[in-house]
Amino acid sequence: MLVSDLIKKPLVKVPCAIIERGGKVLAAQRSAHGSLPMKWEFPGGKLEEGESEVECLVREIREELSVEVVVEDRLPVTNRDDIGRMIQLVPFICQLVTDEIILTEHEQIFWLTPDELPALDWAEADRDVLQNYFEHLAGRRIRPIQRLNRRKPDIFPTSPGKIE
Ligand SMILES: Nc1nc2c([nH]c(=O)n2[C@H]2C[C@H](O)[C@@H](COP(=O)(O)OP(=O)(O)OP(=O)(O)O)O2)c(=O)[nH]1
Repeated sequence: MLVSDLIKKPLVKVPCAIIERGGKVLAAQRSAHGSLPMKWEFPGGKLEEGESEVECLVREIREELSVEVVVEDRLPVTNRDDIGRMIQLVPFICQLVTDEIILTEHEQIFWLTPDELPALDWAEADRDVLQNYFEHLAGRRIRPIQRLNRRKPDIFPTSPGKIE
């Protein structure tokens, strides 16, 4: 066991938003100042005391982008070992409720198709978020096929014995 495994670092939860619009996704570039300068991320921020993850996300998006979002699916969390803390990203797929984005913290935003997303220089923990998002999208495409499959018993004989 490594010494680092024995030292329990505080866990910092960071809800973040995968905002979808018309088949595109919002990617945000962090500012040149502060941590992870100019890296790309999903907007969001640290959970404050007494807040739920969703409340935090809605607040952060309001503060950073000046828009309202509704939260849909929650994707698996990803962890980043940072100096003195563990950053845990909690990604949520969101839709915009209001339109006009005004940036208060980020350098710039891009609306990109899922295929275009990997080309950006993402913060390290976001690579896993992207992977989980792609798996989620693949699941969305498979679901209609699964629904079709469930209708098979209507077409074929109900008793397995009759098939032979
Ligand atoms: N919002 C957001 N933060 C991310 C992502 N990926 C990632 O590693 N982070 C890190 C950057 C920050 O260290 C932390 C989020 O904190 P924050 O949004 O309050 O940013 P901050 O610059 O004030 O944080 P700090 O590192 O200076 O404490 O999580 C992401 O996709 N979205």
